[in-house]
Amino acid sequence: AKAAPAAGKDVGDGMTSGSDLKFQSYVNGNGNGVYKIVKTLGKGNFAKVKLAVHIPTGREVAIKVIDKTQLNTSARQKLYREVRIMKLLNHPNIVRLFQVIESERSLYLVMEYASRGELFDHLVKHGRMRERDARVIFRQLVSAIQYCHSKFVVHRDLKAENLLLDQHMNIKIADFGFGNTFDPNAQLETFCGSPPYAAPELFMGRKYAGPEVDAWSLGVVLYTLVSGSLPFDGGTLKELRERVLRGKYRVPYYISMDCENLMRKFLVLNPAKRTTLNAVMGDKWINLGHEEADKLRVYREKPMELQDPARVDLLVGMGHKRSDVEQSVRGQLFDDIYCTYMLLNVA
Ligand SMILES: CC1(C)C(=O)N([C@H]2C=Cc3c(O)cccc32)c2nc(Nc3ccccc3)ncc21
Repeated sequence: AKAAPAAGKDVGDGMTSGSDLKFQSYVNGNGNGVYKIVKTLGKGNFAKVKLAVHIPTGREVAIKVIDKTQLNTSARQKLYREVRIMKLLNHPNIVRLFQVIESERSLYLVMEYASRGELFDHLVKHGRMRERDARVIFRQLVSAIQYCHSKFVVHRDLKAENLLLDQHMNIKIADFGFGNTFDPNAQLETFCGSPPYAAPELFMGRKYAGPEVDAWSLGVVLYTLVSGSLPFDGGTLKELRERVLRGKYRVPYYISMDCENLMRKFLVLNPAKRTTLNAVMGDKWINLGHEEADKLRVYREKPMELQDPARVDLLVGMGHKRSDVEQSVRGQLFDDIYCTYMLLNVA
């Protein structure tokens, strides 16, 4: 196999070259490191995401490298909030966090890798989906977002570009960067998200609780899945804003009545009248082909297996002390031991 790029060469790009000895010890040219960096998956303003191989298990991971030196205090707080949220969430359709590596300049989030990339690119490449294919994806989305809302977490930036696909075409929701924990009694007011997916109350600068803006965005996502286009669009932000506030959108002739009825439940101008994720689980279109027994239900989080003897033995076999393994795994320390333990379970 191609030798890992010399430390500081590939990962460098001015982000970590030489300055983060701790991470460098994880990515080491002579192969005794833990990660082999393969390529860059995406670049944000203060972050880069790299595809890497976790050498001890051979599993692919995506490492989000955040340059902390560029962040002001509030951005840094938002970042730590994102990490706290990611640690809290354990759902098959939400990208998993495996390890957090912090150094003075950077923060590295070792996360699940969704190999088929953005749903958006899939729609651009393959066009709109048949309703029965869209249903598989949409059921996963509803399950994942209902799960977040049940934990008082709202995403607030749901859009096709943030929805990733794994090798089995399962949805993996990424980017809880805007994620926020909401207090049902308090009100949030930051305008965030992408305009074509943004709920009318956001355009009106209204305060909002949280879940209802995700519900609106899901309606927009459903529309894009089955039509390949956006329900509200406009040459300018002003035009888009007017269309959203009018709440009128064209439904293509080929959309079934059941699907249109479901869209209508989400794309309601008045947030108080908009459906909730719980209520929509009983929707007819969502459950077509899924008779009573298989009706969409709230996700029952399986308690994490934190004492799997087979994996503990494997970790001991790799040279870790059994007491260290038990401490890292039961304590969910998101360190290298916890990461290896979790990756041993990834197919
Ligand atoms: C860590 C995490 C969650 C993440 O932050 N990204 C980035 C990177 C690119 C990108 C994007 O294009 C859209 C959303 C998130 C992201 C990830 N990208 C992937 N796979 C991928 C595969 C081919 C193309 C694009 C993304 N898996 C996991 C992640």
